[in-house]
Amino acid sequence: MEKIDKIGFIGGGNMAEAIIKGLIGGAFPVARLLVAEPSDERRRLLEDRYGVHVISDNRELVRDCDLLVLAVKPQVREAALAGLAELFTDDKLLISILAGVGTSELERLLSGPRRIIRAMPNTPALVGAGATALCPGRHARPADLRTAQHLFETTGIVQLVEEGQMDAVTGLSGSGPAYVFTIIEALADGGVLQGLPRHTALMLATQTLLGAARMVKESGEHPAVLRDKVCSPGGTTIAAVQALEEGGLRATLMEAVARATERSRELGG
Ligand SMILES: NC(=O)C1=CN([C@@H]2O[C@H](COP(=O)(O)OP(=O)(O)OC[C@H]3O[C@@H](n4cnc5c(N)ncnc54)[C@H](OP(=O)(O)O)[C@@H]3O)[C@@H](O)[C@H]2O)C=CC1
Ligand SMILES: O=C(O)[C@@H]1CCC=N1
Repeated sequence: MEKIDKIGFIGGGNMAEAIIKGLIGGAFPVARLLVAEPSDERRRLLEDRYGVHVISDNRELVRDCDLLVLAVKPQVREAALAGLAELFTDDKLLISILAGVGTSELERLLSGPRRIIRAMPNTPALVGAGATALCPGRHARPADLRTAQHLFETTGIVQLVEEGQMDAVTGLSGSGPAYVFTIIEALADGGVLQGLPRHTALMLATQTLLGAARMVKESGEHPAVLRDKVCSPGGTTIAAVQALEEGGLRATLMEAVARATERSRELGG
């Protein structure tokens, strides 16, 4: 990161915003960030909220920055990279966060070998609690992976994976926040059904998720061991666990990861 002068985002949507917020929170100077985004409304929002400099021309962005983060939808990758190939000279590093899209496809769109790192972050980056997996493209330099690692560590944890594992990462942690939001909402609904006020139920559900996740992380114990410690023989929890098994919660979550992984593969087409 020391050697990176300016970071440019091609696309200033939800995920770009989460990374920008993480970078600013990690003391990366906002003056060294630039965003190219077609929507006037998004440009205004990013400028007002973070003081980041915004433009609408992707070519100007690539000319100005030495690290480019590709943050458009996978479906518009071709349009977003059109006319940029000759600007991606050897001194530019591209980090792509596109679901499903491989580094060889990006090289094809950029007409040849390029320094590319593929990343799969997630939206909790917005609060510094993101999970990002990284893998290098064939022509990335070792220092490029370190640069990407430093960048995403400002937003949370980083794991290095093989490129063949990126679709599974997308199915697990890339899309995963949506599964967890659904679980929090459902738990709170359960509390409301049993007579708790909505706000109380939501606070208790959220903190229960947060606390349980921290226990797994900080104790290093297998989640099944921790679950067993909550289950008193003949008690309340094991009665609930029986309901979870009857409802197929475990199989449903595994299938959710499988479907998202498959969809990621399709998007890479
Ligand atoms: N959201 C998430 O949780 C995660 C997303 N990702 C990946 O991040 C990428 C972005 O997702 P997300 O932020 O959710 O999507 P958004 O739609 O929020 O952001 C994409 C932005 O790119 C803009 N855009 C469209 N065309 C161009 C173009 N030609 N040049 C520059 N900008 C353009 C869009 O503008 P407009 O709306 O006007 O079209 C939009 O503001 C995707 O590839 C996704 O797979 C990865 C991990 C997690
Ligand atoms: O839903 C999507 O396609 C993106 C990729 C991972 C999270 N959101």
